[in-house]
Amino acid sequence: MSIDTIPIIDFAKFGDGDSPESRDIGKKFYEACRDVGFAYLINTGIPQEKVDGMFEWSARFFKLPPEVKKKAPHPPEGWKHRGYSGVGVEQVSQMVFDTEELAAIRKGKFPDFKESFDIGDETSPARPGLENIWLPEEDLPGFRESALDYCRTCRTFQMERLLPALSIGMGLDRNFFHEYHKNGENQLRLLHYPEAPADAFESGEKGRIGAHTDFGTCTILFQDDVGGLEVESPTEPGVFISAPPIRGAAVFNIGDFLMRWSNDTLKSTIHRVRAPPRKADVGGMTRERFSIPYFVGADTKTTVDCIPGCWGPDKPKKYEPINAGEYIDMRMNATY
Ligand SMILES: O=C(O)CCC(=O)C(=O)O
Ligand SMILES: [Fe+2]
Repeated sequence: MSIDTIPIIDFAKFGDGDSPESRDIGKKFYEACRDVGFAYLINTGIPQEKVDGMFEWSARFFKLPPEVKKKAPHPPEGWKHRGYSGVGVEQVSQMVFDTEELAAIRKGKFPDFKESFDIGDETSPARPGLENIWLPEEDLPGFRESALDYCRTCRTFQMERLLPALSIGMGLDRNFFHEYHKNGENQLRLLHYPEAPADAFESGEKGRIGAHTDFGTCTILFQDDVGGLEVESPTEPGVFISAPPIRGAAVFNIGDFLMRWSNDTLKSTIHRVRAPPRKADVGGMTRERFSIPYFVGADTKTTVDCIPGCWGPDKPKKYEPINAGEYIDMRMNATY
């Protein structure tokens, strides 16, 4: 059977208890994570005004003059994922860690045509080198407080509904993931893909974000109404299916760390952002696009072994236990 759409999971009836409704939502969510690796989540409880508000802050931030944005520069080290990265700095890579090999892949390729601002969610004290890098408050008053408030809202959804639903769906204790994530290092990322001539995208001179998988546990993303996000078909490798914007829905996906932790039971699916279909009415220009991923990561101090139920006599463990922090840093360093 070919899968050509991304499932929609409705959290409206997901309750505190282990009710039949909660179990049903958990089961559907787990199946989406296993079969597709992506899902739209609706009725998450994340208020739409907060999402809209964060998009407004993002637009305000990226409209600032370059010299202001550069007051909060991303450090040169890839793993220090904080602060502002200008257009063309970053190019995502796909599981290649060798510096020479990376340089060879990048040669002749154009970097992603996007700018970004990365924020740690400050739930627990940052690891040295991962402290947030903010603009001076007077350059964008209120931005810091609003961004951290948005992070707290996403984290509440993650801890109270998202991870419990997955645990229940996998037949685990509702709080199975809790311990591993209560001090997890989550990251909010504001992304801006500037307007550009549609020809440049079509010729391949410019790309928005190249095909990649995410590194951590999972990602909760909101996108504006422009479109362009595509997900590799779970049934036809190399074929991409569109993940169009659905107002109010978060786009959810599994990351590589959770895929490994689950002995490849849950899928970390390749995705990319292309220019949306050309529209005659915008004079040959592709509209700018904004998106806001929130990356959920495990506590970097924890070392994880295969999730119970994901291995057994018929399905031996494929991976050694791994420390969450070491894993993430290895992936981050390959991105810059
Ligand atoms: O902009 C998007 O919709 C996707 C962004 C993304 O995949 C990422 O930042 O990892
Ligand atoms: Fe991604």
